[in-house]
Amino acid sequence: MSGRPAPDAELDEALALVNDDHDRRTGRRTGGAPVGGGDLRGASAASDAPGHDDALPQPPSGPATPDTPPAPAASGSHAPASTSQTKHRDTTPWPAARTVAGRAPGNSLSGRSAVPLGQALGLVLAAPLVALTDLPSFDTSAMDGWVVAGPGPWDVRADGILAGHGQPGPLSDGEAVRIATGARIPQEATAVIRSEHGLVDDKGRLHPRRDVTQGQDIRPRGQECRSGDQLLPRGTLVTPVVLGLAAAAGYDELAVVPRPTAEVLILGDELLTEGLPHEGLIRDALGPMLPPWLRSLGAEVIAVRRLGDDAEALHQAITTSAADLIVTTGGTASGPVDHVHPILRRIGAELLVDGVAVRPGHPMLLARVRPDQHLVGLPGNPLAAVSGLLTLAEPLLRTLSGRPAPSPYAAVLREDVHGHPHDTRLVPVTLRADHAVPLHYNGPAMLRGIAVADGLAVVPPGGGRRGQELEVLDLPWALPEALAEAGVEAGVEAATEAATGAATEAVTEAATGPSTSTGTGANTRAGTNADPAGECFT
Ligand SMILES: Nc1nc2c(c(=O)[nH]1)N[C@H]1C(S)=C(S)[C@@H](COP(=O)(O)OP(=O)(O)OC[C@H]3O[C@@H](n4cnc5c(N)ncnc54)[C@H](O)[C@@H]3O)O[C@H]1N2
Ligand code: MOO
Repeated sequence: MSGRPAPDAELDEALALVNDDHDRRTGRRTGGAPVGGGDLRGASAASDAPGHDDALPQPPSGPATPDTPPAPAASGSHAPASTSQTKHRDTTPWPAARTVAGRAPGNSLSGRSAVPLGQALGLVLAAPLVALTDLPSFDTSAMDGWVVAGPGPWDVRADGILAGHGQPGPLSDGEAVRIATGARIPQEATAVIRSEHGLVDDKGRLHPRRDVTQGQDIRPRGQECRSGDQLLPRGTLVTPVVLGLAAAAGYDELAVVPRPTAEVLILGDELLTEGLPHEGLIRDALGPMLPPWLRSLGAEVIAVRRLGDDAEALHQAITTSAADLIVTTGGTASGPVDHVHPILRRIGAELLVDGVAVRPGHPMLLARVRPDQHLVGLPGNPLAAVSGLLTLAEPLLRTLSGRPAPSPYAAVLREDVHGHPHDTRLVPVTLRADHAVPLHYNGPAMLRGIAVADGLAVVPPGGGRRGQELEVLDLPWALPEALAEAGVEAGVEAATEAATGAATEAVTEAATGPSTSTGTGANTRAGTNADPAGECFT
Protein backbone atom coordinates (compact mmCIF):
# COMPACT_ATOMS: atom_id res chain seq x y z
CA MET A 1 0.00 0.00 0.00
CA SER A 2 2.86 2.39 0.58
CA GLY A 3 5.66 3.22 -1.78
CA ARG A 4 5.09 6.88 -2.39
CA PRO A 5 6.32 9.71 -0.19
CA ALA A 6 3.67 11.08 2.13
CA PRO A 7 1.40 13.18 -0.07
CA ASP A 8 0.94 15.97 2.46
CA ALA A 9 3.10 18.37 0.57
CA GLU A 10 1.21 17.77 -2.65
CA LEU A 11 -2.11 18.01 -0.94
CA ASP A 12 -1.15 21.14 0.91
CA GLU A 13 -0.16 22.66 -2.37
CA ALA A 14 -3.48 21.72 -3.91
CA LEU A 15 -5.40 22.89 -0.88
CA ALA A 16 -3.50 26.14 -0.92
CA LEU A 17 -4.65 26.68 -4.49
CA VAL A 18 -8.20 26.07 -3.37
CA ASN A 19 -7.79 28.46 -0.47
CA ASP A 20 -6.37 31.20 -2.57
CA ASP A 21 -9.29 30.93 -4.92
CA HIS A 22 -11.81 30.72 -2.17
CA ASP A 23 -10.30 33.67 -0.38
CA ARG A 24 -10.38 35.76 -3.52
CA ARG A 25 -13.98 34.78 -4.01
CA THR A 26 -15.06 35.57 -0.50
CA GLY A 27 -12.58 38.35 0.11
CA ARG A 28 -11.60 36.60 3.36
CA ARG A 29 -8.23 36.04 5.00
CA THR A 30 -7.65 34.78 8.50
CA GLY A 31 -4.11 35.95 9.00
CA GLY A 32 -2.82 32.67 10.33
CA ALA A 33 -4.68 32.23 13.58
CA PRO A 34 -5.45 28.57 14.18
CA VAL A 35 -9.07 27.79 13.53
CA GLY A 36 -10.54 25.81 16.40
CA GLY A 37 -13.86 24.06 16.71
CA GLY A 38 -14.96 21.00 14.76
CA ASP A 39 -13.18 17.71 14.60
CA LEU A 40 -12.13 18.12 11.05
CA ARG A 41 -10.69 21.51 11.71
CA GLY A 42 -8.70 20.36 14.67
CA ALA A 43 -7.51 17.35 12.75
CA SER A 44 -6.61 19.40 9.73
CA ALA A 45 -4.45 21.80 11.66
CA ALA A 46 -2.51 18.89 13.09
CA SER A 47 -2.43 16.97 9.86
CA ASP A 48 -0.92 19.81 7.89
CA ALA A 49 2.43 18.89 9.45
CA PRO A 50 4.44 16.91 6.90
CA GLY A 51 4.39 13.22 7.50
CA HIS A 52 1.53 13.33 9.95
CA ASP A 53 -0.46 10.69 8.19
CA ASP A 54 2.27 8.18 7.56
CA ALA A 55 -0.07 5.61 9.02
CA LEU A 56 -2.72 6.30 6.41
CA PRO A 57 -3.10 4.09 3.38
CA GLN A 58 -1.22 5.77 0.59
CA PRO A 59 -1.90 5.82 -3.11
CA PRO A 60 0.28 3.52 -5.13
CA SER A 61 3.27 5.10 -6.76
CA GLY A 62 2.98 6.36 -10.29
CA PRO A 63 3.53 9.43 -12.34
CA ALA A 64 1.27 12.37 -11.68
CA THR A 65 -1.61 12.86 -14.05
CA PRO A 66 -3.87 15.81 -14.52
CA ASP A 67 -6.01 14.19 -11.83
CA THR A 68 -3.30 14.01 -9.21
CA PRO A 69 -2.26 16.97 -7.13
CA PRO A 70 0.74 18.77 -8.61
CA ALA A 71 4.11 17.91 -7.09
CA PRO A 72 5.53 20.79 -5.08
CA ALA A 73 8.42 22.70 -6.63
CA ALA A 74 10.40 22.33 -3.41
CA SER A 75 9.69 21.16 0.08
CA GLY A 76 9.61 24.77 1.26
CA SER A 77 6.89 25.72 -1.21
CA HIS A 78 3.94 24.84 1.01
CA ALA A 79 1.24 27.40 1.22
CA PRO A 80 1.25 29.26 4.50
CA ALA A 81 -0.63 27.42 7.20
CA SER A 82 -3.11 30.23 7.42
CA THR A 83 -4.52 29.59 3.97
CA SER A 84 -4.77 25.89 4.60
CA GLN A 85 -6.63 26.55 7.82
CA THR A 86 -8.94 29.02 6.13
CA LYS A 87 -9.96 26.32 3.69
CA HIS A 88 -11.11 24.04 6.43
CA ARG A 89 -13.09 26.77 8.07
CA ASP A 90 -15.04 27.59 4.95
CA THR A 91 -16.01 24.22 3.63
CA THR A 92 -18.88 22.29 5.15
CA PRO A 93 -18.15 18.78 6.43
CA TRP A 94 -19.77 16.19 4.17
CA PRO A 95 -22.38 14.84 6.64
CA ALA A 96 -23.37 18.39 7.61
CA ALA A 97 -23.73 19.37 3.95
CA ARG A 98 -26.22 16.55 3.43
CA THR A 99 -28.16 17.61 6.51
CA VAL A 100 -28.27 21.24 5.40
CA ALA A 101 -29.47 20.19 1.94
CA GLY A 102 -32.13 17.92 3.40
CA ARG A 103 -33.47 20.65 5.64
CA ALA A 104 -33.25 23.51 3.16
CA PRO A 105 -36.76 23.23 1.69
CA GLY A 106 -38.63 22.89 5.00
CA ASN A 107 -41.59 20.51 5.29
CA SER A 108 -42.89 19.55 1.87
CA LEU A 109 -45.52 17.09 3.06
CA SER A 110 -47.76 20.11 3.43
CA GLY A 111 -48.02 20.49 -0.36
CA ARG A 112 -50.39 18.13 -2.12
CA SER A 113 -52.13 17.54 -5.40
CA ALA A 114 -54.63 14.92 -6.54
CA VAL A 115 -53.43 12.82 -9.44
CA PRO A 116 -54.97 9.85 -11.22
CA LEU A 117 -53.64 6.53 -9.94
CA GLY A 118 -51.66 6.01 -13.12
CA GLN A 119 -49.60 9.12 -12.44
CA ALA A 120 -48.87 8.50 -8.78
CA LEU A 121 -46.14 5.87 -9.05
CA GLY A 122 -42.97 6.97 -7.29
CA LEU A 123 -44.65 9.89 -5.53
CA VAL A 124 -45.40 10.07 -1.84
CA LEU A 125 -48.83 10.06 -0.20
CA ALA A 126 -49.68 13.53 1.07
CA ALA A 127 -52.57 12.11 3.10
CA PRO A 128 -53.15 8.76 4.76
CA LEU A 129 -54.72 6.13 2.55
CA VAL A 130 -58.06 5.50 4.24
CA ALA A 131 -60.23 2.65 3.01
CA LEU A 132 -63.26 3.92 1.09
CA THR A 133 -64.94 0.52 1.38
CA ASP A 134 -64.88 -2.67 3.38
CA LEU A 135 -62.45 -5.21 1.92
CA PRO A 136 -63.74 -7.58 0.79
CA SER A 137 -66.80 -5.48 0.20
CA PHE A 138 -69.08 -8.57 0.42
CA ASP A 139 -68.76 -12.12 1.71
CA THR A 140 -66.96 -13.92 -1.07
CA SER A 141 -65.86 -17.39 -1.99
CA ALA A 142 -62.12 -18.02 -1.67
CA MET A 143 -62.28 -21.13 -3.86
CA ASP A 144 -63.98 -22.71 -6.85
CA GLY A 145 -66.38 -25.41 -5.67
CA TRP A 146 -69.75 -25.48 -4.01
CA VAL A 147 -71.25 -23.22 -1.43
CA VAL A 148 -73.37 -25.16 1.03
CA ALA A 149 -75.86 -24.54 3.82
CA GLY A 150 -76.01 -26.75 6.90
CA PRO A 151 -74.56 -30.23 7.27
CA GLY A 152 -74.07 -32.48 4.21
CA PRO A 153 -74.72 -34.30 2.08
CA TRP A 154 -76.34 -31.55 0.06
CA ASP A 155 -78.67 -31.37 -2.93
CA VAL A 156 -76.85 -29.58 -5.70
CA ARG A 157 -78.91 -26.89 -7.42
CA ALA A 158 -78.77 -26.69 -11.18
CA ASP A 159 -77.68 -23.06 -11.34
CA GLY A 160 -74.29 -21.62 -10.37
CA ILE A 161 -72.83 -18.40 -9.00
CA LEU A 162 -70.11 -16.54 -10.87
CA ALA A 163 -67.95 -13.58 -9.82
CA GLY A 164 -69.19 -10.15 -10.79
CA HIS A 165 -72.87 -10.76 -10.37
CA GLY A 166 -75.45 -9.37 -7.98
CA GLN A 167 -76.56 -10.92 -4.72
CA PRO A 168 -77.56 -14.58 -5.36
CA GLY A 169 -80.74 -16.01 -3.91
CA PRO A 170 -80.50 -17.51 -0.41
CA LEU A 171 -79.60 -21.17 0.14
CA SER A 172 -81.79 -23.45 2.16
CA ASP A 173 -80.40 -25.91 4.69
CA GLY A 174 -79.13 -29.01 2.86
CA GLU A 175 -78.62 -27.19 -0.44
CA ALA A 176 -75.40 -26.68 -2.40
CA VAL A 177 -74.73 -24.63 -5.50
CA ARG A 178 -71.60 -24.38 -7.67
CA ILE A 179 -69.65 -21.21 -6.99
CA ALA A 180 -66.58 -19.54 -8.51
CA THR A 181 -63.75 -17.87 -6.62
CA GLY A 182 -64.66 -14.24 -6.00
CA ALA A 183 -68.42 -14.78 -6.34
CA ARG A 184 -70.84 -13.50 -3.72
CA ILE A 185 -71.85 -15.88 -0.99
CA PRO A 186 -75.62 -16.39 -0.72
CA GLN A 187 -77.38 -15.70 2.54
CA GLU A 188 -77.60 -18.62 4.97
CA ALA A 189 -74.51 -20.32 3.45
CA THR A 190 -72.24 -21.97 5.99
CA ALA A 191 -69.14 -23.09 4.03
CA VAL A 192 -67.49 -23.53 0.66
CA ILE A 193 -66.35 -26.99 -0.41
CA ARG A 194 -63.44 -26.91 -2.86
CA SER A 195 -64.03 -28.77 -6.14
CA GLU A 196 -61.33 -31.29 -5.26
CA HIS A 197 -62.83 -31.94 -1.81
CA GLY A 198 -66.36 -32.89 -2.88
CA LEU A 199 -68.01 -35.67 -4.84
CA VAL A 200 -71.41 -35.49 -6.55
CA ASP A 201 -73.16 -38.87 -6.71
CA ASP A 202 -75.43 -40.01 -9.50
CA LYS A 203 -78.43 -38.68 -7.58
CA GLY A 204 -77.00 -35.21 -7.68
CA ARG A 205 -76.00 -35.14 -4.01
CA LEU A 206 -72.73 -33.58 -2.87
CA HIS A 207 -70.62 -35.52 -0.35
CA PRO A 208 -67.63 -33.94 1.40
CA ARG A 209 -64.33 -35.86 1.16
CA ARG A 210 -63.08 -34.32 4.38
CA ASP A 211 -64.40 -32.60 7.48
CA VAL A 212 -66.21 -29.35 6.89
CA THR A 213 -65.80 -26.45 9.30
CA GLN A 214 -68.19 -23.57 9.65
CA GLY A 215 -67.20 -20.66 7.38
CA GLN A 216 -64.38 -22.48 5.60
CA ASP A 217 -63.15 -20.83 2.41
CA ILE A 218 -65.50 -17.90 2.85
CA ARG A 219 -63.81 -14.51 3.04
CA PRO A 220 -66.10 -12.44 5.22
CA ARG A 221 -66.85 -8.86 4.31
CA GLY A 222 -64.38 -6.49 6.02
CA GLN A 223 -61.83 -9.24 6.70
CA GLU A 224 -58.96 -7.03 5.45
CA CYS A 225 -60.34 -3.66 6.44
CA ARG A 226 -63.45 -1.70 7.25
CA SER A 227 -64.38 1.47 5.46
CA GLY A 228 -62.56 4.30 7.24
CA ASP A 229 -59.61 2.18 8.40
CA GLN A 230 -56.20 3.75 7.75
CA LEU A 231 -54.35 1.47 5.38
CA LEU A 232 -51.16 3.49 4.90
CA PRO A 233 -49.79 6.59 6.58
CA ARG A 234 -49.01 9.89 4.92
CA GLY A 235 -45.49 9.87 3.55
CA THR A 236 -45.70 6.35 2.10
CA LEU A 237 -43.94 5.92 -1.22
CA VAL A 238 -46.42 4.95 -3.93
CA THR A 239 -45.17 1.63 -5.23
CA PRO A 240 -47.00 -0.59 -7.71
CA VAL A 241 -48.48 -2.41 -4.71
CA VAL A 242 -49.77 0.83 -3.20
CA LEU A 243 -51.47 1.55 -6.53
CA GLY A 244 -53.12 -1.86 -6.35
CA LEU A 245 -54.23 -1.40 -2.75
CA ALA A 246 -55.57 2.08 -3.45
CA ALA A 247 -57.57 0.80 -6.40
CA ALA A 248 -58.92 -2.11 -4.34
CA ALA A 249 -59.90 0.34 -1.61
CA GLY A 250 -61.89 2.45 -4.05
CA TYR A 251 -59.54 5.23 -5.14
CA ASP A 252 -59.45 6.81 -8.60
CA GLU A 253 -57.04 9.55 -7.56
CA LEU A 254 -54.42 9.88 -4.87
CA ALA A 255 -53.37 12.91 -2.86
CA VAL A 256 -49.62 13.06 -3.36
CA VAL A 257 -46.73 15.40 -2.75
CA PRO A 258 -46.21 16.93 -6.18
CA ARG A 259 -43.03 15.97 -7.98
CA PRO A 260 -40.55 18.82 -7.50
CA THR A 261 -39.47 20.45 -10.73
CA ALA A 262 -35.84 20.75 -11.75
CA GLU A 263 -34.07 22.66 -14.48
CA VAL A 264 -30.56 21.77 -15.60
CA LEU A 265 -28.21 24.50 -16.81
CA ILE A 266 -25.14 23.13 -18.56
CA LEU A 267 -22.29 25.60 -18.58
CA GLY A 268 -19.12 25.50 -20.64
CA ASP A 269 -18.11 26.70 -24.10
CA GLU A 270 -15.99 23.59 -24.55
CA LEU A 271 -18.90 21.18 -24.70
CA LEU A 272 -20.08 19.26 -27.73
CA THR A 273 -23.41 17.48 -27.93
CA GLU A 274 -22.35 15.05 -30.64
CA GLY A 275 -19.39 13.58 -32.44
CA LEU A 276 -15.83 13.10 -31.33
CA PRO A 277 -13.84 15.51 -29.19
CA HIS A 278 -11.66 17.78 -31.29
CA GLU A 279 -9.58 20.92 -30.96
CA GLY A 280 -9.99 21.19 -27.22
CA LEU A 281 -13.72 20.58 -27.35
CA ILE A 282 -15.11 17.64 -25.40
CA ARG A 283 -18.41 15.81 -25.23
CA ASP A 284 -20.90 16.95 -22.63
CA ALA A 285 -21.20 13.96 -20.29
CA LEU A 286 -23.60 15.61 -17.88
CA GLY A 287 -26.40 16.62 -20.24
CA PRO A 288 -27.30 12.98 -20.94
CA MET A 289 -26.65 11.81 -17.37
CA LEU A 290 -28.32 14.31 -15.10
CA PRO A 291 -31.95 14.46 -16.31
CA PRO A 292 -32.67 10.73 -15.89
CA TRP A 293 -30.75 10.70 -12.62
CA LEU A 294 -32.74 13.64 -11.31
CA ARG A 295 -35.95 11.90 -12.36
CA SER A 296 -34.95 8.83 -10.45
CA LEU A 297 -34.42 11.08 -7.43
CA GLY A 298 -38.04 12.18 -7.72
CA ALA A 299 -37.77 15.35 -9.82
CA GLU A 300 -39.64 16.35 -12.95
CA VAL A 301 -37.04 17.83 -15.25
CA ILE A 302 -38.73 20.73 -16.99
CA ALA A 303 -35.78 22.01 -19.01
CA VAL A 304 -32.17 21.36 -19.91
CA ARG A 305 -30.39 24.45 -21.21
CA ARG A 306 -26.91 24.79 -22.61
CA LEU A 307 -25.60 28.22 -21.79
CA GLY A 308 -21.94 28.06 -22.68
CA ASP A 309 -19.84 30.36 -20.52
CA ASP A 310 -22.17 33.31 -20.92
CA ALA A 311 -22.70 35.15 -17.62
CA GLU A 312 -25.72 37.09 -18.85
CA ALA A 313 -27.38 33.95 -20.14
CA LEU A 314 -26.80 32.33 -16.76
CA HIS A 315 -28.25 35.37 -14.97
CA GLN A 316 -31.28 35.33 -17.24
CA ALA A 317 -31.80 31.58 -16.87
CA ILE A 318 -31.63 31.64 -13.09
CA THR A 319 -33.79 34.70 -12.58
CA THR A 320 -36.51 33.46 -14.93
CA SER A 321 -36.55 29.82 -13.89
CA ALA A 322 -39.76 28.48 -12.41
CA ALA A 323 -38.15 25.27 -11.18
CA ASP A 324 -38.04 24.27 -7.52
CA LEU A 325 -34.44 23.22 -8.06
CA ILE A 326 -31.96 24.67 -10.52
CA VAL A 327 -28.94 22.47 -11.15
CA THR A 328 -25.92 24.05 -12.79
CA THR A 329 -22.92 22.12 -14.05
CA GLY A 330 -19.42 23.59 -14.16
CA GLY A 331 -18.39 27.10 -13.41
CA THR A 332 -18.26 26.57 -9.63
CA ALA A 333 -14.55 27.26 -9.26
CA SER A 334 -12.93 30.63 -9.79
CA GLY A 335 -11.59 30.50 -13.31
CA PRO A 336 -12.09 33.45 -15.63
CA VAL A 337 -15.38 32.06 -16.95
CA ASP A 338 -16.68 30.47 -13.74
CA HIS A 339 -19.78 32.60 -13.38
CA VAL A 340 -21.85 30.75 -10.80
CA HIS A 341 -20.60 32.53 -7.67
CA PRO A 342 -20.64 36.03 -9.18
CA ILE A 343 -24.19 35.59 -10.48
CA LEU A 344 -25.44 34.22 -7.17
CA ARG A 345 -23.87 37.20 -5.42
CA ARG A 346 -25.40 39.56 -7.94
CA ILE A 347 -28.92 38.27 -7.41
CA GLY A 348 -28.54 38.17 -3.65
CA ALA A 349 -28.91 34.40 -3.32
CA GLU A 350 -28.17 32.95 0.08
CA LEU A 351 -25.26 30.50 -0.01
CA LEU A 352 -26.22 27.65 2.31
CA VAL A 353 -23.25 25.48 1.41
CA ASP A 354 -20.19 26.88 -0.31
CA GLY A 355 -17.76 24.04 -0.77
CA VAL A 356 -17.90 20.66 0.94
CA ALA A 357 -15.11 18.67 2.55
CA VAL A 358 -15.54 15.81 0.12
CA ARG A 359 -13.46 14.45 -2.75
CA PRO A 360 -14.25 14.63 -5.53
CA GLY A 361 -16.57 17.55 -5.84
CA HIS A 362 -15.43 19.92 -3.13
CA PRO A 363 -16.38 23.12 -5.00
CA MET A 364 -20.08 22.09 -5.01
CA LEU A 365 -22.52 24.60 -3.60
CA LEU A 366 -26.12 25.02 -2.50
CA ALA A 367 -27.91 28.36 -2.61
CA ARG A 368 -31.39 29.57 -1.81
CA VAL A 369 -32.37 31.74 -4.74
CA ARG A 370 -35.89 32.45 -3.50
CA PRO A 371 -37.64 31.14 -0.42
CA ASP A 372 -39.08 28.30 -2.52
CA GLN A 373 -36.27 27.87 -5.01
CA HIS A 374 -32.83 26.36 -4.55
CA LEU A 375 -29.79 26.02 -6.75
CA VAL A 376 -27.26 23.21 -6.59
CA GLY A 377 -24.01 24.07 -8.31
CA LEU A 378 -22.31 20.89 -9.48
CA PRO A 379 -18.62 20.99 -10.37
CA GLY A 380 -17.90 20.35 -14.03
CA ASN A 381 -15.75 17.27 -13.60
CA PRO A 382 -18.23 14.45 -14.18
CA LEU A 383 -17.54 12.30 -11.09
CA ALA A 384 -17.35 15.47 -9.01
CA ALA A 385 -20.80 16.34 -10.39
CA VAL A 386 -22.09 12.92 -9.27
CA SER A 387 -20.68 13.62 -5.83
CA GLY A 388 -22.54 16.95 -5.74
CA LEU A 389 -25.70 15.30 -6.96
CA LEU A 390 -25.66 12.73 -4.17
CA THR A 391 -24.45 15.13 -1.49
CA LEU A 392 -26.74 18.09 -2.14
CA ALA A 393 -29.40 17.37 -4.78
CA GLU A 394 -30.44 13.98 -3.44
CA PRO A 395 -31.30 15.07 0.14
CA LEU A 396 -32.93 18.26 -1.13
CA LEU A 397 -35.12 16.40 -3.62
CA ARG A 398 -35.90 13.76 -1.03
CA THR A 399 -37.31 16.40 1.27
CA LEU A 400 -39.11 18.23 -1.54
CA SER A 401 -40.76 15.04 -2.70
CA GLY A 402 -41.48 13.88 0.86
CA ARG A 403 -39.64 10.61 0.37
CA PRO A 404 -38.40 8.82 3.44
CA ALA A 405 -34.67 8.65 3.97
CA PRO A 406 -33.35 5.29 2.84
CA SER A 407 -31.97 3.20 5.67
CA PRO A 408 -28.23 3.60 5.51
CA TYR A 409 -26.38 0.44 4.71
CA ALA A 410 -22.82 -0.55 5.22
CA ALA A 411 -20.53 -3.00 3.52
CA VAL A 412 -17.23 -4.44 4.58
CA LEU A 413 -14.24 -3.27 2.57
CA ARG A 414 -12.50 -6.06 0.73
CA GLU A 415 -9.29 -4.06 0.61
CA ASP A 416 -7.74 -0.87 1.91
CA VAL A 417 -8.97 2.30 0.31
CA HIS A 418 -7.00 5.51 0.25
CA GLY A 419 -8.27 8.45 2.17
CA HIS A 420 -7.91 12.17 1.99
CA PRO A 421 -6.26 13.58 5.11
CA HIS A 422 -9.11 15.94 5.94
CA ASP A 423 -12.03 15.24 3.68
CA THR A 424 -14.52 12.45 3.12
CA ARG A 425 -14.03 10.55 -0.12
CA LEU A 426 -16.81 9.02 -2.19
CA VAL A 427 -15.38 6.03 -3.97
CA PRO A 428 -17.25 3.92 -6.53
CA VAL A 429 -17.48 0.33 -5.32
CA THR A 430 -18.93 -2.87 -6.57
CA LEU A 431 -20.52 -5.26 -4.11
CA ARG A 432 -19.28 -8.83 -4.15
CA ALA A 433 -20.75 -11.20 -1.58
CA ASP A 434 -21.50 -8.32 0.78
CA HIS A 435 -18.01 -6.91 0.39
CA ALA A 436 -17.31 -3.54 -1.16
CA VAL A 437 -14.57 -3.64 -3.75
CA PRO A 438 -13.23 -0.19 -4.63
CA LEU A 439 -13.20 0.46 -8.35
CA HIS A 440 -10.41 2.07 -10.28
CA TYR A 441 -10.86 4.96 -12.66
CA ASN A 442 -12.33 7.00 -9.85
CA GLY A 443 -10.64 10.30 -10.69
CA PRO A 444 -12.90 13.38 -10.62
CA ALA A 445 -13.09 13.56 -14.41
CA MET A 446 -13.79 9.85 -14.86
CA LEU A 447 -17.05 7.95 -15.16
CA ARG A 448 -15.52 4.61 -16.09
CA GLY A 449 -15.42 3.32 -12.52
CA ILE A 450 -18.85 4.46 -11.44
CA ALA A 451 -20.37 3.14 -14.67
CA VAL A 452 -19.97 -0.38 -13.25
CA ALA A 453 -20.44 0.51 -9.59
CA ASP A 454 -23.18 -0.61 -7.26
CA GLY A 455 -22.70 2.37 -4.98
CA LEU A 456 -20.31 4.93 -3.58
CA ALA A 457 -18.42 4.06 -0.41
CA VAL A 458 -18.16 6.88 2.09
CA VAL A 459 -14.49 6.82 3.02
CA PRO A 460 -13.72 8.85 6.13
CA PRO A 461 -10.73 11.19 6.29
CA GLY A 462 -7.63 9.05 6.59
CA GLY A 463 -8.99 6.18 4.54
CA GLY A 464 -10.58 2.81 5.12
CA ARG A 465 -8.99 -0.48 6.06
CA ARG A 466 -9.73 -3.92 4.72
CA GLY A 467 -12.47 -5.44 6.90
CA GLN A 468 -13.80 -2.04 7.97
CA GLU A 469 -17.50 -1.36 7.52
CA LEU A 470 -18.26 1.72 5.47
CA GLU A 471 -21.52 3.37 4.59
CA VAL A 472 -22.43 2.85 0.94
CA LEU A 473 -24.60 5.29 -0.98
CA ASP A 474 -26.94 3.47 -3.30
CA LEU A 475 -27.12 4.32 -6.94
CA PRO A 476 -30.77 4.76 -7.82
CA TRP A 477 -30.83 2.13 -10.54
CA ALA A 478 -30.24 -0.51 -7.90
CA LEU A 479 -34.07 -0.40 -8.01
CA PRO A 480 -35.31 -1.33 -11.49
CA GLU A 481 -38.55 0.62 -11.12
CA ALA A 482 -36.51 3.73 -10.49
CA LEU A 483 -35.10 3.37 -13.98
CA ALA A 484 -38.51 2.93 -15.52
CA GLU A 485 -39.71 5.88 -13.54
CA ALA A 486 -36.86 7.90 -14.91
CA GLY A 487 -38.29 7.33 -18.39
CA VAL A 488 -35.35 5.32 -19.55
CA GLU A 489 -35.39 4.53 -23.21
CA ALA A 490 -35.08 1.08 -24.65
CA GLY A 491 -31.45 1.47 -25.63
CA VAL A 492 -30.42 2.36 -22.15
CA GLU A 493 -32.43 -0.48 -20.73
CA ALA A 494 -30.60 -2.88 -22.99
CA ALA A 495 -27.30 -1.45 -21.87
CA THR A 496 -28.33 -1.83 -18.25
CA GLU A 497 -29.29 -5.40 -18.85
CA ALA A 498 -25.94 -6.06 -20.40
CA ALA A 499 -24.25 -4.49 -17.43
CA THR A 500 -26.23 -6.48 -14.91
CA GLY A 501 -26.04 -9.83 -16.67
CA ALA A 502 -23.13 -12.13 -17.18
CA ALA A 503 -21.23 -9.45 -19.03
CA THR A 504 -21.02 -7.44 -15.83
CA GLU A 505 -18.30 -9.59 -14.43
CA ALA A 506 -16.07 -8.78 -17.34
CA VAL A 507 -16.91 -5.11 -17.30
CA THR A 508 -16.46 -4.84 -13.56
CA GLU A 509 -13.27 -6.80 -13.77
CA ALA A 510 -11.95 -4.22 -16.16
CA ALA A 511 -12.61 -1.54 -13.58
CA THR A 512 -11.39 -3.43 -10.54
CA GLY A 513 -8.38 -4.94 -12.25
CA PRO A 514 -7.58 -8.66 -12.14
CA SER A 515 -6.00 -8.40 -8.74
CA THR A 516 -7.70 -5.93 -6.51
CA SER A 517 -4.95 -6.30 -3.95
CA THR A 518 -2.47 -4.32 -6.01
CA GLY A 519 -4.73 -3.14 -8.77
CA THR A 520 -1.93 -1.92 -10.97
CA GLY A 521 -1.63 -4.57 -13.63
CA ALA A 522 -4.69 -4.30 -15.80
CA ASN A 523 -4.78 -0.60 -16.12
CA THR A 524 -1.14 -0.22 -16.85
CA ARG A 525 -1.28 -2.93 -19.48
CA ALA A 526 -4.32 -1.33 -20.98
CA GLY A 527 -2.32 1.85 -21.18
CA THR A 528 -5.42 3.84 -20.34
CA ASN A 529 -4.16 5.85 -17.45
CA ALA A 530 -0.77 6.76 -16.18
CA ASP A 531 -2.22 6.67 -12.67
CA PRO A 532 -2.92 2.97 -12.50
CA ALA A 533 -5.66 2.97 -9.91
CA GLY A 534 -7.15 6.29 -10.82
CA GLU A 535 -6.84 6.90 -7.10
CA CYS A 536 -6.57 10.58 -7.18
CA PHE A 537 -8.14 13.59 -5.67
CA THR A 538 -7.38 17.20 -6.26
N1 LIG B 1 -7.75 27.13 -8.99
C1 LIG B 1 -8.59 26.11 -8.81
N2 LIG B 1 -8.96 25.40 -9.84
C2 LIG B 1 -9.78 24.39 -9.66
C3 LIG B 1 -10.26 24.05 -8.38
C4 LIG B 1 -9.88 24.84 -7.32
O1 LIG B 1 -10.29 24.62 -6.19
N3 LIG B 1 -9.05 25.87 -7.57
N4 LIG B 1 -11.03 22.97 -8.23
C5 LIG B 1 -10.91 21.96 -9.22
C6 LIG B 1 -11.93 21.03 -9.03
S1 LIG B 1 -11.72 19.96 -7.75
C7 LIG B 1 -12.99 20.94 -9.85
S2 LIG B 1 -14.14 19.69 -9.66
C8 LIG B 1 -13.21 21.87 -10.91
C9 LIG B 1 -14.56 22.51 -10.76
O2 LIG B 1 -14.63 23.41 -11.74
P1 LIG B 1 -15.91 24.04 -12.29
O3 LIG B 1 -17.10 23.60 -11.54
O4 LIG B 1 -15.68 25.48 -12.38
O5 LIG B 1 -16.03 23.33 -13.67
P2 LIG B 1 -15.35 23.73 -15.03
O6 LIG B 1 -14.09 24.45 -14.81
O7 LIG B 1 -16.38 24.35 -15.85
O8 LIG B 1 -15.04 22.28 -15.55
C10 LIG B 1 -14.14 21.45 -14.88
C11 LIG B 1 -13.77 20.30 -15.84
O9 LIG B 1 -14.92 19.57 -16.16
C12 LIG B 1 -15.15 19.60 -17.56
N5 LIG B 1 -16.58 19.67 -17.78
C13 LIG B 1 -17.37 20.70 -17.46
N6 LIG B 1 -18.63 20.44 -17.80
C14 LIG B 1 -18.63 19.20 -18.33
C15 LIG B 1 -19.63 18.39 -18.87
N7 LIG B 1 -20.90 18.81 -18.94
N8 LIG B 1 -19.28 17.19 -19.36
C16 LIG B 1 -17.99 16.77 -19.31
N9 LIG B 1 -17.01 17.50 -18.78
C17 LIG B 1 -17.31 18.71 -18.31
C18 LIG B 1 -14.44 20.81 -18.06
O10 LIG B 1 -14.14 20.75 -19.40
C19 LIG B 1 -13.23 20.82 -17.16
O11 LIG B 1 -12.28 19.91 -17.63
O12 LIG B 1 -12.28 22.92 -10.88
C20 LIG B 1 -10.95 22.52 -10.62
N10 LIG B 1 -10.16 23.66 -10.73
O1 MOO C 1 -14.39 18.15 -7.59
MO1 MOO C 1 -12.86 18.10 -7.95
O2 MOO C 1 -11.55 17.07 -7.68
O3 MOO C 1 -13.02 17.67 -6.33
O4 MOO C 1 -13.04 17.11 -9.23
